Amino acid sequence: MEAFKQFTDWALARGVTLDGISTHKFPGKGFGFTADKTLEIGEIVLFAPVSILRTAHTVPKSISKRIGKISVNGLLAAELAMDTSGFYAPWRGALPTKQEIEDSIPFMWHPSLQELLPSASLSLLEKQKEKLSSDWAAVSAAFSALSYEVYVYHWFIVGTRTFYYTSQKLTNINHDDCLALIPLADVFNHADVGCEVTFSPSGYHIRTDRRIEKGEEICISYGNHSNDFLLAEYGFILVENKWDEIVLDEIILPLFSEEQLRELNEARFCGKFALSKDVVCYRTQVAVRLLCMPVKRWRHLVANGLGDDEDEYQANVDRILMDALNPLLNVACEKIKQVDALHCGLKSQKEILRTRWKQIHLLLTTFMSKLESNT
Ligand SMILES: C[S@@+](CC[C@H](N)C(=O)[O-])C[C@H]1O[C@@H](n2cnc3c(N)ncnc32)[C@H](O)[C@@H]1O
Repeated sequence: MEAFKQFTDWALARGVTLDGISTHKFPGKGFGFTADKTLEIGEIVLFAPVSILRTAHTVPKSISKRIGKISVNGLLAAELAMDTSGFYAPWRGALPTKQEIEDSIPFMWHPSLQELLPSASLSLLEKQKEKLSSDWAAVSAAFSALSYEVYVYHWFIVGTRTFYYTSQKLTNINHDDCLALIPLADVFNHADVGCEVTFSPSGYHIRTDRRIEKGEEICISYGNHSNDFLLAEYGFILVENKWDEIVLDEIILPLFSEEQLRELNEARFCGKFALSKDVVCYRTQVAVRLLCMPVKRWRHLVANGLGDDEDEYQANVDRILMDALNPLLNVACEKIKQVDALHCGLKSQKEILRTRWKQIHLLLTTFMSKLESNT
């Protein structure tokens, strides 16, 4: 707690302002903010001046020039990992520990646990591996004394704490590289709906999006992310998540012939199929119709769009979905059994996996009972 007080004082002395909120430790979440008084909608609770940001431009040239081509996440991690300046010491002292990162981030989990991740988290994990290994190749070639473990820890510290940032200096930069670290603002935890975060030439303002009672946790939203995404990228899942969905590609794509897959590809309807709360996405509704209607009519449908009303094919589509989703229910039950049978990994890691598969099972049964009641 002392480290957090020092960190907060350090940030306030550098122009960050807090109004009506203070840091607090939450079980299972690390630090976050709570409201010290009742806050009305639209109140600015935190301001962070541009001068406190860490971006690709604030990394000393002695580091960035030596490393060369690297992701911004990778560059910020390299600077943080090698920073001994003392300037950022109070911030570093309040960051989650290496152990906390290793326990929560699936990248660090035992491979037997990783194998039991839902497919959407697994594919994000594969992308992380590629990105990290390319960043590490660039950093280790330039700074051979830096250890891999230290770098990986800082890579995930950066990955779990950056904000979207763009400036006039940043041209030709891809969306994933528009990143800034904002000490103290990075203490906000995530909720599916949270405070509004805006950037202006003076800095970042964080404003309440609703009335918040004294003592309530006050969150921002890291984006409209599903629980599979939050798990892979941030190491947690939400109990209530209005953006939650499961990816259906692995069960929908095998339903099509080679020729139909080509047709889907040409129409840009091949993949990114999802089930959220109790509906399948528009892409799924359209794609599955290719299995029920003549190709010419399907092309017409793609060009003109599917109306809001159910069409003559809906019952067929529902039946196909029902048959395709059924085996996933067994997969979810099987995964829970496999998690329970594991003799490795932490209790908290197994609990998060078990809960996620239960959520997936519930999403499926809710949707399937809706389909059944339609027939
Ligand atoms: C930007 S940091 C937020 C501050 C962090 N809690 C700390 O102690 O420094 C993001 C990390 O906080 C944790 N976190 C954020 N929102 C959470 C939530 N709703 N539930 C559980 N953990 C959460 C996760 O470990 C995530 O990777």
